[in-house]
Amino acid sequence: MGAERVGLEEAAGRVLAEDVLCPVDVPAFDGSVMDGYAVRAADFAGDGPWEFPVRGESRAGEPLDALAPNTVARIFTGAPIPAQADAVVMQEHVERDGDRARFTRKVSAGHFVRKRGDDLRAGSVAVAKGTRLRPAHVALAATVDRAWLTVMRRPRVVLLATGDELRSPGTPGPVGSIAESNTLGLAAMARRAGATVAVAPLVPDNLDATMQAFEAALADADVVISVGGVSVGDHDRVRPALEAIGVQLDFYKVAMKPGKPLALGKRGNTVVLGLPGNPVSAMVTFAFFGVPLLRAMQGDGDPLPRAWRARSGRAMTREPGRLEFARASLVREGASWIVTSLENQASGAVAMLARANALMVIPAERTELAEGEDVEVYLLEELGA
Ligand SMILES: Nc1nc2c(c(=O)[nH]1)N[C@H]1C(S)=C(S)[C@@H](COP(=O)(O)OP(=O)(O)OC[C@H]3O[C@@H](n4cnc5c(N)ncnc54)[C@H](O)[C@@H]3O)O[C@H]1N2
Ligand code: MOO
Repeated sequence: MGAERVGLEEAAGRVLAEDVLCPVDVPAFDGSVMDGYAVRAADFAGDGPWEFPVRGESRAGEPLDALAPNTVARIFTGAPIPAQADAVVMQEHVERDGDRARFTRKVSAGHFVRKRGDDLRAGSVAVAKGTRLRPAHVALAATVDRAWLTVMRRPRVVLLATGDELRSPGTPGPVGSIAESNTLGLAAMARRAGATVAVAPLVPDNLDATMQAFEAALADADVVISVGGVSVGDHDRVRPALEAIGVQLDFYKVAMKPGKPLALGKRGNTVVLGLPGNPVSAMVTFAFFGVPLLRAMQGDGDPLPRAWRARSGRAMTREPGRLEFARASLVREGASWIVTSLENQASGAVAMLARANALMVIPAERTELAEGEDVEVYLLEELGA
């Protein structure tokens, strides 16, 4: 994709295109992790209690150079440990009387001291190339004094919705028309996966218009994503249009449910993904093919969704043949995670997708599933759907 510079405030969610090196030890100096007194452990000889004069103060931003022998210094959280001191006693354990401090417990060297370089050593890699930046990575980049980072460019996605029945949501239309919903859901998913998104005008079900719409989108995108019209009906124009304009298909049709009709191809460097029109099929196939594609294009070292394990909340029987991703509810019961498929598994049932929080995986060859059986699940939140 190529790379670009962004300020740290823009960096979360982007994929790092460089190794970010740590130029100095972090933390840069030995410091106190408590409010209290900086001491020298060797001064605590024999049996206590011990009493020392308090000489000087070290606070964050205003350190004390050195501790004189057989004295202690006031110190506060985050302040550098003065030279000669090697431990901190928290103030709750010290009796203070005028300029004298009384200690009843022995202290060992290093106590309550945060050592220089404890978190990261100078020269080490703070954040590795290929990392999708979480807020913690952004904070770490700032910690190692970076104000900007080199990240991979966002892939540019153009979304096309096909179908004579479609109208924009909230606008009137004839009987039989439906509100177009797929590009709204898919655009949000693509943006969460790091892409910029443009939505093309609605495409009617005719071959010329479909070819023209793909030509225009190809001129303007790293990835063209169409929804609908990819099946085998007389009015499904996507596959013939792609072939007519020279898109080389890598595959057409996958043995998954939802989402059998799915086309993936390329023309030049532009990838074309033809998703099925049924709204649940569109979002589920996009979660498993489109989101990992967009992440991998950005150099993400970990682009694939993660499967977790749970126990099936009920027995099921089914038709074998396709790997199924059932819309399901995942809840915790005692020490177990229980996943129960929702009642309506229709490929157009968006309300079910919205109510679900997980997809439950049923292997293609299975005809039944027992209650309590161990199954794989994907979290819809992690799938970005
Ligand atoms: N004879 C066969 N028929 C079908 C097969 C098959 O293998 N043989 N596959 C079925 C499967 S599985 C699916 S999934 C669908 C997908 O077909 P298309 O991709 O051609 O989708 P459409 O027919 O255009 O639309 C299906 C459905 O979704 C509605 N839709 C479409 N686009 C949108 C949109 N942008 N927003 C909201 N809703 C949309 C559309 O109105 C239809 O109701 O094919 C099966 N048929
Ligand atoms: O993808 Mo189709 O989803 O099985 O209706």
